[in-house]
Amino acid sequence: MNRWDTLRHHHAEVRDRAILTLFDDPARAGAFSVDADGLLFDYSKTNIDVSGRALLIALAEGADVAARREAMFSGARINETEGRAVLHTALRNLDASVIVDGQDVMPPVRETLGRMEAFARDLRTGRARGQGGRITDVVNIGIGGSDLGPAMACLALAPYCDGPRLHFVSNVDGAHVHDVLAPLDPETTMIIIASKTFTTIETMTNAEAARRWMASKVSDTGRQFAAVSSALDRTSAFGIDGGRVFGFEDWVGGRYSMWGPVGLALMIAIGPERFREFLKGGAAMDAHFRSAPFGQNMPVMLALVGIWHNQICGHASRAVLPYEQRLSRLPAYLQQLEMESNGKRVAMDGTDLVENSGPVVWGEPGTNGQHAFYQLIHQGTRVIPCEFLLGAQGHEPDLAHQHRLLAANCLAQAEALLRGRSLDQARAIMAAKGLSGDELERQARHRVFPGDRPSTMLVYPKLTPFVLGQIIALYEHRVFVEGVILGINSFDQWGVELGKELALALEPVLKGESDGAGKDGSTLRLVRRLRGEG
Ligand SMILES: O=P(O)(O)OC[C@H]1O[C@](O)(CO)[C@@H](O)[C@@H]1O
Repeated sequence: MNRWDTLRHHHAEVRDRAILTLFDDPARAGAFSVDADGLLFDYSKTNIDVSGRALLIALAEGADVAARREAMFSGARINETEGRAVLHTALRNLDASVIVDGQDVMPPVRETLGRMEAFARDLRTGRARGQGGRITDVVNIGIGGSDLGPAMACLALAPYCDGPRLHFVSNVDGAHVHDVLAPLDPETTMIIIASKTFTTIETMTNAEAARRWMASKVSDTGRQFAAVSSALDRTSAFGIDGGRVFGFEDWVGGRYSMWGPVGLALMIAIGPERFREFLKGGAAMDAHFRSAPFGQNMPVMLALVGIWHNQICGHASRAVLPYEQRLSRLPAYLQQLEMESNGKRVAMDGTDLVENSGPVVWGEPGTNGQHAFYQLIHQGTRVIPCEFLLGAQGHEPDLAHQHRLLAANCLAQAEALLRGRSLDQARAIMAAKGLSGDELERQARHRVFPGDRPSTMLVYPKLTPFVLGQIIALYEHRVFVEGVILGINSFDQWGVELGKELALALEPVLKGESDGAGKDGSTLRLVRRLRGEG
């Protein structure tokens, strides 16, 4: 039996055992959780037991996670389909040297960070001015990895945002750029165009729209544009002065890029010192990931719990449920991080994937989700493993009672998933309400919660820049470990290409410049309807 089969065999043996019974062992909670620099990852409310964990760890060992991890950190070209190193970790590990092809890549990284800091300081202090005075608003135009990270983090760290107001434009839908720019004054706005390739159609189209908007009121538009990219020839062709261009290398993947120049918007919002705290949080997680034994290694255990639920138990989706309003964009951020990284059907060597690819990741902050989709999580026919995130403290001391209520709800949901409510308990509730006979039975059945539904909980002290850095690096490494175990290259994204190509070909059809020969009947009929022709 190979390791996967052994795990499946083990699962078959334990699948009917209720998770709650595992807590007969009073040491369960402590033994099935991991601590790392103030973070606590509790996976005790899952059906993983000592043998299951040992088998999962053996799976990671057998996949050579440790060697791949070191290959990544040391700059080997582990992104084999694109022939690139994967070194986003270098952006936050500023004290070390990282040698790629015989060259230390760190001096230019530090130099760019220094320039970003100077630029951010100038904007924050008012030294760098727009043509109508101090810059009051900064608009980041980017999409995917050039948007989701900084947008998520600016919201997450709102209590630390004391610079110019930040805005984000991503969608090619003109409504987005229109609605963001409409209330702003071009004379006091700085536009950052963030695009690794500087070719992404959404970003370049929005950048042109922003330039026209700027030109309506400002004579020297170029002065109020900055760019973040690894295609410096294209940024200068767009007319952005090299002094306001912040470059990065192709070894930083788009969805892993918020630690470097793509984080410029965040740095402007929270200030260079707090941005460094964010980097330090990421670096602390890197150090933990590289040194902790697998059983006590948070990213490794997070990944193994994910593998257990998805590939072994067959639960195809996972809910990410932050009990922290300011993490409301975390699920969207993780959707790109996880699904663009591990949503693949072939292994690194081009053969068909033997196991299922990564799960569907979705979610919303609690408690809002409780009043929307938790119904299905509790009583739907499919099991959805839930990943709760909760801070010990909020940022509003005057509203500490609300934070307590928030925490109570989070713990209650995890408990409800674990315990459920039996038919007998439901019957007793109905009897207490005065029901009897068939009506009692019917009503009781609706009030049964099967329980025995797995969840994990990540507890952090408070959502500071450092802690956010830890959390994001934790998720990045989790994706990496899952990818290695599945044999996937987590750092390419060929699956986004076909739609892009077809969209380019369809635009002239919508415009009436091409007849759409070769298109299917449905597409052509929809085109006619959109053109008002039937
Ligand atoms: O930063 P860029 O090059 O504009 O790319 C934006 C996003 O587009 C993608 O390539 C997907 O289309 C993502 O991987 C990337 O984060």
